[in-house]
Amino acid sequence: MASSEEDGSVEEKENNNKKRSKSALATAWLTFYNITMTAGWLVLAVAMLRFYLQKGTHKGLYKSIARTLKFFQTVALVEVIHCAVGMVRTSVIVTGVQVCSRIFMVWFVTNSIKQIQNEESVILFLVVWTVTEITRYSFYTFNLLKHLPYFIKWARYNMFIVMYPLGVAGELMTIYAALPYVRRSGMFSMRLPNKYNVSFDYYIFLIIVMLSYIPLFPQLYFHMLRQRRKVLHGEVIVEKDE
Ligand SMILES: CCCCCCCCCCCCC/C=C/C(=O)SCCNC(=O)CCNC(=O)[C@H](O)C(C)(C)COP(=O)(O)OP(=O)(O)OC[C@H]1O[C@@H](n2cnc3c(N)ncnc32)[C@H](O)[C@@H]1OP(=O)(O)O
Repeated sequence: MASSEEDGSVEEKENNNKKRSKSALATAWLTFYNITMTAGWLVLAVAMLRFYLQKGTHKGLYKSIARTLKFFQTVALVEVIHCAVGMVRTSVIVTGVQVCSRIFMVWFVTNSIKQIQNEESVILFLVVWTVTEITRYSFYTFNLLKHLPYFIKWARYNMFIVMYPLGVAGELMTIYAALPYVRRSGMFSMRLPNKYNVSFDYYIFLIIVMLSYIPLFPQLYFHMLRQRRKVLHGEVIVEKDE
């Protein structure tokens, strides 16, 4: 009897040790990841500011930061994995929609359609994304290090109220500006007849993407409002399974 109790407690201890080292590893990885991403978006902020101060115009700004932007925004796909493996307590769907819509904006809209890269709307979403991400990643970093200054917590859960609609406005205006070029060039489209017997119209697809903001954006926004109530006002929120 005594020995089986001992066995049980040894097993329990081993399990606890495993869990602890797993969570220590996860914390170390997340700390490294968040510091890297904060630095990446800070580099982007400085590059944008320097470009504007030196040239006095936003024309050419996108091109000058495109590589860094593509790199750091694409790396953010890792965040979907973080959720999927349970490393962070966030919905895979919410994170997936957020990250994929950004990657789509960068690679399949702004980067692919050179004629729109100097639009003011591109600068609008770039500035909004940059401010948001510096705040978000530094929030996660300081939170993991258990030294979170209140103003970062406040900024994380208040700035999005204005930043989210502004970012979405910038993205939608950019896609809208791209429509004539996409229609004229027929880019990324497949017309029948072809050997795959498949047709795809990128122009129509972009319109569908724009329309999909109507049901999807409010869900992301309300998710953030719920997080805000939970973190800043300590409300207990019962989330539905997502
Ligand atoms: C094929 C094309 C498809 C296109 C489809 C188009 C439709 C698109 C519709 C909508 C498009 C939106 C476009 C977006 C535009 C912009 O971004 S505009 C700029 C403003 N943006 C924002 O303010 C972004 C706000 N969004 C977010 O912060 C996130 O992306 C989120 C996923 C929506 C919400 O974050 P979430 O993680 O759920 O909330 P938190 O409170 O921050 O975290 C919850 C817990 O998880 C922990 N955590 C999460 N990530 C990390 C991490 N990297 N490191 C450490 N910890 C992390 C966090 O600490 C919390 O933990 P607990 O404290 O234990 O709860």
